[in-house]
Amino acid sequence: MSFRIQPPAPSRPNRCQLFGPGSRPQIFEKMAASAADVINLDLEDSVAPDDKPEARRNIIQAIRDVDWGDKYLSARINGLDTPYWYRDVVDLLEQAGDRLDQIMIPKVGCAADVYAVDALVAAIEAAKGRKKPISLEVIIESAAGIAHVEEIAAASPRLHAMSLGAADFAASMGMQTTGIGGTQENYYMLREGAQHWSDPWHWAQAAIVAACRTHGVLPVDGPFGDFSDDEGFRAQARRSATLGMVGKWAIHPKQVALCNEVFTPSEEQVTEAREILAAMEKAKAEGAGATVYKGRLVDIASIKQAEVIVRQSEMIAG
Ligand SMILES: CC(=O)SCCNC(=O)CCNC(=O)[C@H](O)C(C)(C)COP(=O)(O)OP(=O)(O)OC[C@H]1O[C@@H](n2cnc3c(N)ncnc32)[C@H](O)[C@@H]1OP(=O)(O)O
Ligand SMILES: O=CC(=O)O
Ligand SMILES: [Mg+2]
Repeated sequence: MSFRIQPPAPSRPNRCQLFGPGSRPQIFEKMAASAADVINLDLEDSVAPDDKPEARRNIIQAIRDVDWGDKYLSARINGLDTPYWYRDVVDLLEQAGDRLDQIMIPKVGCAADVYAVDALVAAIEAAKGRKKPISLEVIIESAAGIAHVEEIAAASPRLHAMSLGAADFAASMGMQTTGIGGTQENYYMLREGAQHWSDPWHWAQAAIVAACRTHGVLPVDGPFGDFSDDEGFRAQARRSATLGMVGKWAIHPKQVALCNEVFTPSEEQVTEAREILAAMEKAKAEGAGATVYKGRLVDIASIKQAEVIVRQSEMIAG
């Protein structure tokens, strides 16, 4: 272990982030009644330019009026390359009240993007005497974002979470696809005439997880566009969970249960983790640092692996 201890990420469930356009207030109550851990009210790419001011007003009113229960409540502002973002931040923080937990910043390309929003948020909080500090989530969805992912993860103590935005990421990288996440038809290896599909999102996800874990930030997988493909969603989400991501976006309500299913450790996983911990306790009592569990090596590193699963399960159970 380095002399610098890895900081823990915020300890709250973040299995599913359900998105909804701010220009569609009819669905806000449905979002609040969903089983998502996090709600993302969107001012950015699901809202047409002419509808931005009205969407902002809708979101502010809904933050105040809707009963959001214990959901973590986030609003996605517009990008820093637009004329909308400062008004998004100012109006949300001045008018929405203390129920808003988080601001999500899209298309972050460098640490200074986070600094700019952080500075504006801090000034408004101080001026308004806001009691609860706003947290930030960023979306890595550009070539610059992934190139600077580590400095972005370190950019602010407000930073709680970082998502991969597959759609904008693909566009920024010049990827030859219109698919949002999941298997891409032309990304395959060929062996003896048989195609074997690889995962074009893997390296970006791994870079995000490493940056997040270094700086105590929650790594999250973004959208999976084909909401009629449950198995495709599960496969993508399982890969993300295996890599260390804590959750995924839902861009349709039917994806919420899938997120919760995949990012909640199963009973078998938790039982196995607890059995490994018990086996290691026994080994320790006998003066051993390693032992055998179900025919395979477990040692002191296995304790930490098992603890990840037990901690996740206990945190979700509350
Ligand atoms: C690349 C990115 O940036 S992704 C993030 C930004 N994108 C978004 O926020 C998009 C979020 N999703 C949506 O806007 C919508 O789900 C759409 C456009 C994809 C589909 O909308 P619809 O055609 O209305 O879907 P559908 O008819 O299947 O809806 C079924 C039910 O779920 C409701 N519903 C639809 N979307 C949502 C949602 N995001 N949250 C809660 N409820 C919803 C509908 O109102 C409908 O309710 P009803 O049965 O009571 O009538
Ligand atoms: O904002 C999300 C994306 O995929 O782009
Ligand atoms: Mg995007």
